[in-house]
This record gives sequence, structure tokens and C-alpha cells, in this order.
Amino acid sequence: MIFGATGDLAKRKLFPSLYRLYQKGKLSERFAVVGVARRALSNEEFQLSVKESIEAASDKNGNHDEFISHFHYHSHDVTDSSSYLSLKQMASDLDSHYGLGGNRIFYLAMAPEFFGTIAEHLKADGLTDVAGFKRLVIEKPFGHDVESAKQLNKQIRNAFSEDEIYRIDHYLGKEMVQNIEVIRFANAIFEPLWNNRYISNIQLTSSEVLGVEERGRYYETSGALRDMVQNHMLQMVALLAMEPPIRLTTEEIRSEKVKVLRAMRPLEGDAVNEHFVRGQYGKGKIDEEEVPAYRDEPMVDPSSNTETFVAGKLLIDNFRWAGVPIYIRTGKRMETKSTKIVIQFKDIPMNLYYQSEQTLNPNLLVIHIQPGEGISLYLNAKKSGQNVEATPVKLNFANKGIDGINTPEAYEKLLFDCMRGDATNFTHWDEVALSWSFVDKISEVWESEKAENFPNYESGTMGPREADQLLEKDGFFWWPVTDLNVDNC
Ligand SMILES: NC(=O)C1=CN([C@@H]2O[C@H](COP(=O)(O)OP(=O)(O)OC[C@H]3O[C@@H](n4cnc5c(N)ncnc54)[C@H](OP(=O)(O)O)[C@@H]3O)[C@@H](O)[C@H]2O)C=CC1
Ligand SMILES: O=C1O[C@H](COP(=O)(O)O)[C@@H](O)[C@H](O)[C@H]1O
Repeated sequence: MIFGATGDLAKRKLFPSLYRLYQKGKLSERFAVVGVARRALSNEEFQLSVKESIEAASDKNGNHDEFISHFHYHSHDVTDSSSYLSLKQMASDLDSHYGLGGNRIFYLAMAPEFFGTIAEHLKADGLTDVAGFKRLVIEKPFGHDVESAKQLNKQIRNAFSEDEIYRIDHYLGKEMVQNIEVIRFANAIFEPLWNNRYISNIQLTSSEVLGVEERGRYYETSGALRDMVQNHMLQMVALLAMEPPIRLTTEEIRSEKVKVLRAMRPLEGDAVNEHFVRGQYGKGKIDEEEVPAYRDEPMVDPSSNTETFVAGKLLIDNFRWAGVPIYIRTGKRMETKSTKIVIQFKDIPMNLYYQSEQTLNPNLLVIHIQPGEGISLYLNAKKSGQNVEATPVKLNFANKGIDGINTPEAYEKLLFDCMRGDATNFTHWDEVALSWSFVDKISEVWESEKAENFPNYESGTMGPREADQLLEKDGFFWWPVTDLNVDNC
């Protein structure tokens, strides 16, 4: 059951992902999708909208009729108790028709204020009384701060146990985010170096070219800190910094990630502005076109204090990472769309091959999350010719090169994991609570102090100058993400 089946997420991501799973034979014929939303639609109209969304996403010429015949629509206001009874009847009829064995997945692709109400109704009105499994997939944001997240968690835990709850973080479905563990734990050359003796700093960038678009109302209550840092950025940090799990099970991996989040040094008072920088985009040019400032976007307060950019320095106070800064930055309306992780290794103890006045080229491991997927390793090798001089070389692995096909979309993988009952790439409540506790301290300070210099970066740039200074004061700089692209060989 998809709650919010007429919405943007369902159309752009969920229906096309289900279709791809069907095409690949990962869904048998024994499935039904019930779309739930308020507007009045017939089954035929709903099926047509599913078909259009599949065509818009990729497949214009396929035969979709068999696939879309599995889709059914239930017009229903989720705040109205009476609708759940007819929904229950519909689900039960479909269960018998398709022989589903009572297995049910409830996907809440709706505004977060409805999450708790829906979960409570599902239980109270008997939709969760099933002979098979029941699972709840819940979209972001999971709360607004730690208190609201606790409240929401309490509501959904009345209806579903922790192992039945699948909290989506779509970054965990990305191919190269899933690859972080493999790169680390399947290569003898990296794991011995993966610590404060050999790594000087780590940089995570997730930059977007798009602005806030139609999401001003939501974004005004969120900002980049809640929208990107609390979830995606901290999840990537946890994967990069965790200890090797004793087994590749959901519990063991989650438990190692939780330890990283617990070891993150909390920031309070003045430390917040020493370690974190906020920004808001002003007008500027993207692809030669003028774009408006954040404050001029629809549904945005013209004197908004909301940050559209965050850069921060994280410290993990444990044996492995003590003293290694992990820098993160994310923002909208930046120069380029890019998510990359750069691991910068420490310099060699003595420089034999360069003149001392020349800059050293540290070894870098770059994990390209998107748009190009791959890994690059920057080494130094001998420059051809008579002299013994070193020159930087780049070893490149572009993911698409391996089998020539696009890697599956994150939602496709996550939906499939949920159907199989594998919650590894979903966030456990403990991770959510720890991330909120960390981020809440920063928002408290930022909400109490108006940013006098907003807007402080021009659209189409890599953020405010203060983000560069954050690294400069430690003797580092942001590696330029466009120069490191996996395709720039
Ligand atoms: N869109 C995206 O790319 C992403 C979205 N998300 C999250 O996914 C969720 C959904 O987002 P999105 O699809 O963009 O939202 P939309 O606003 O596009 O869709 C909202 C859906 O909720 C339905 N709805 C609203 N009120 C009710 C009600 N009272 N009863 C029943 N149905 C109702 C709407 O149906 P109708 O209009 O027919 O009532 C519509 O289907 C949010 O939590 C968002 O944060 C997360 C990541 C990305
Ligand atoms: O969760 C979100 O992520 C997107 C960025 O996702 P990506 O897969 O395109 O990198 C961001 O635009 C959005 O604001 C945020 O809610």
C-alpha cells in the first residue's frame, strides 16, 4: 500500500522502481499495489497515471498492461477513520485474489505530519492483523528534532516493532554508498591505513545545482542541516568511520554505525560557529541563466534565516579517528551536482622526489557517489625521462564500465530490500536519535542568532568564503570536486 500514491515521490521514484523490479523478474505475478490518496480517481485513471510515470522515467515503448493491472486505487483521507475499514476490505480481497499470504508493506510517501496518524489507524482498524509479515516504510523527514522524532517513534512503535520499521534514507540505496564498506573491508591495502596514523583528513561534499524549487514551505522549516546533514551526510560519515562489523548482518552493521555517532564530539555554544558554517544562496547565474535568490523563491520568507548551505568539521573521539577532521559540506544552487568523498592520506615523512619549494601531491582516494560512479586513487609515479622526478597519476575505476549498464536506482534497491526483509540499508531508531541530538545543538544556536550576512554566497558557486576558511585554519583546502571527476582521466 502506497499512501500518497498521487504524489511526486510515488510518480517519479516508486512506480518506475517497481516496474524495473518487475521487468527484472524480481516481483512474481503474486503482488498487488494499492494506491491511497485523497483525490477521487477510478482504478483506470490511477493505472494510467502509473503508466505515464513509467514512460516518463524511462520505458516509452514497453508493454506495461500486465504490470499496471496489479495497481488498485483507494480514495481516502488518512485523517478520516471510516475510510480504513473499506481499505481493509480491499486489502483482504486482493490478498485472496493474488494469494499474498497476508504479507503487507505499507509505504508512507506523504507529508510527515501524517505518519503517526496512519500508523495508529493501521493498527486500530485491523490492517496490521495479518497472517504474514507487515512492514512499514517511512519517508523522511523522521521528525524535526530529537523530541518530535521520539514522539513519532512512539506512535509508530505502538503499531510496528523496530524490526518491522524501514526508515528510508535514499543515500543508503546508492550503489557507491553501499560500496564504501566493500572498498574498506575487502581490500588489504586500505584497512591497515584507515586510521589517524595515515589519514590526514576526510572531505564529504554533496552539492546540488537545483535550488529549493517548489519545496519552499517544507524547506523553510528544515534548512540544509535537517534536510541533508542529519540523515544522508551523517550516514555516510558513519559508514566511513565504523569499525569492521563481525558479520555482515543488519544488527552488526547498525551497531558499528551507532558507535561512530556516539563518538562524534558534540558541539555546544561557541564551538558551533567554530566548527560549522552556514550559508544562503543569493541570485546568480547557472548555465548562463539568471536564477533568483533563496529569499525570492516561492513560499520563502523574504528575510529568511534558513540555511541552504552547511559546511562543518566533525571530530570522532575514538582510538581510530582521534585528531582526524572529517569535513562535510552540502548546499543548493552550487556550481555543480556532485557527491564525492575524498580521503586524503598524510604526507610521506621525507620528500625525495620533489624540490622542497614545490607542493607535495598527497595520495587521495576518491569515492565518486554521483553523478559519475567510481573510485579514483591518486598516487605518485616516475615522470618519463632521464630525471628521477615524481608526477601524480590517477588510477580510475568507473562503475558503468564494468557491465555497461546503469546501476539500479536507489529506490529500486531499497524497495527490493524491504520486500526481502533486509533492513541493513535503512536507519535504525538509535541512529536517528543520535543524529538528531548532534544536529539539534547546532540548530539551537543558529535559530537563536540571525545570520546577518545572508545571502552570503552567489548561486553557481561552491558556497561562502567561510567554508574555505574552515579548512584553511587547519592547513587544508577543499579538493575541487569537478577536477576529481571519475571521467576526467
Ligand atoms: N518528492 C521527492 O523527491 C521526495 C519526497 N520525500 C518525502 O516523501 C513524502 C512525500 O513527498 P511528495 O511525494 O513530494 O509529496 P506530494 O505533496 O507530491 O504528495 C503528497 C501525497 O499525499 C496525499 N495526501 C495529502 N493529504 C492527504 C490526506 N489527508 N489523505 C490522503 N492522502 C493525502 C496527496 O494526495 P492528494 O493530493 O490526492 O490528496 C499526495 O498523493 C514526504 O515525506 C517527502 O518529504 C523524500 C525524498 C524525496
Ligand atoms: O533528501 C534529499 O535529497 C535530495 C538530494 O538527493 P540526490 O539523490 O539528488 O543527491 C535533496 O535535493 C533534497 O532537498 C533532500 O530532501
